[in-house]
Amino acid sequence: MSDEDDGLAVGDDESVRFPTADVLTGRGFVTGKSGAGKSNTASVVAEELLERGRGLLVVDTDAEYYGLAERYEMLTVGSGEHCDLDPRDVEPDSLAQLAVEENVPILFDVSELGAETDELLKAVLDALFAAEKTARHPYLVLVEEVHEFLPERGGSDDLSETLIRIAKRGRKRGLGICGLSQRPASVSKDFITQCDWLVWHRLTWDNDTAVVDRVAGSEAAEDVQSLADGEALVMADWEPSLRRVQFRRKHTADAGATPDLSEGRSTLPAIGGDVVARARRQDASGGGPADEDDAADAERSDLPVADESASAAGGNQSGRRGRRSRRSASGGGDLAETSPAGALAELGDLVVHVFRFFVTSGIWAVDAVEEWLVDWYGVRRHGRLLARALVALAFAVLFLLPLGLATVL
Ligand SMILES: Nc1ncnc2c1ncn2[C@@H]1O[C@H](COP(=O)(O)OP(=O)(O)OP(=O)(O)O)[C@@H](O)[C@H]1O
Repeated sequence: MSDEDDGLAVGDDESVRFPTADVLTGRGFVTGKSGAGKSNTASVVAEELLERGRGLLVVDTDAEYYGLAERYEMLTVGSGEHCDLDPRDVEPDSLAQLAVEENVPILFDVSELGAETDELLKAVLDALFAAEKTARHPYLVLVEEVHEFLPERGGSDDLSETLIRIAKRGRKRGLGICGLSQRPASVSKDFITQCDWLVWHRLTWDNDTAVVDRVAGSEAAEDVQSLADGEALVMADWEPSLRRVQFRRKHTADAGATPDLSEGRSTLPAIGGDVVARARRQDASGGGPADEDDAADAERSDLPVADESASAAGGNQSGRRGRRSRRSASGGGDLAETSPAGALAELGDLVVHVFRFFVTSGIWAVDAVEEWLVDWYGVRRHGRLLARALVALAFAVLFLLPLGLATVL
């Protein structure tokens, strides 16, 4: 165990130290765009605390903190077989007692809890907050993807109220909190404004840099856009001014690392009958050994073989050419050739693709319009609602106008 009076050695440079007590019982916010280094920074803070025998509960939304549990004694709670406990079998009060009385660090993996996440998490955090009323044991709650639980828009719910309560009243009880998010613009300002240590990793989206501007000033909002991986602007009660810091790499395993190019294959397979058949069979019957024979593939599937000679030519590329020639020979598309079941399935696929396209472009359009409203017209209140209404109107005009014209003509 290290001497905690030196503070938490979080930087590349030994001189960068965060005071242990302020982190353990204070309110922190770590933000930055995807890949900027937030989870690494949070892991470094966790490592430093654990190294000093300090307890914390990590709310892991993506199962990326298991490296901590490999290196340090941590109770893992989650639904996977690799976890010590399933949260559905746990008495929240007992877990809270273990945390505050026995100083047990907890990794709470919510990545596979689905719809039950909020309820289970709230029960544990409420129990922890209640237990700290008498225990007053220094302990930190670290929450990944905090915008999911504490959104800026979408109103408050029971879990967000619990988190705000910890942020507002936890310190007196020894209970600290640190939230992480890719999008500061999406996190409740009620939370951000409570924070006494903030770590701004690289941010580029205007809505997010606008938050930096408001909280840390225009120079910081400019600088934050060009930070390197793991580099951040630190704003904290213990720092006289904003400080540019390069965080150190964590010592524990990196489950959140971007896969590098040495992982996975790097040759492109020939797209022939074999590949097509495997994809089709997985779709239709959930798998099975692939067969190179195109004609046999077609027999097992809904697609009739129109040109045996094309398949008989064999080989991957010939299989591909054969299928293309069948399509053009019929003078129509696959729908004309397939059985009613096959045609229905393809139509279903098409509908799903079109639906996905409109949902994706709708979300993108709402984001863009909202940003435009904020940047150009300063609309902050109800900006998202207005953006949604405008996009809905645009889609309605896009669809109804041609439909109306077609009806009239
Ligand atoms: N302090 C650092 N020094 C050098 N490289 C770093 C540092 N922190 C992170 N990186 C690099 O950036 C990658 C992504 O880091 P990290 O997983 O912490 O990002 P993130 O902001 O949490 O991303 P996401 O939001 O997608 O989870 C790391 O795998 C590593 O390659």
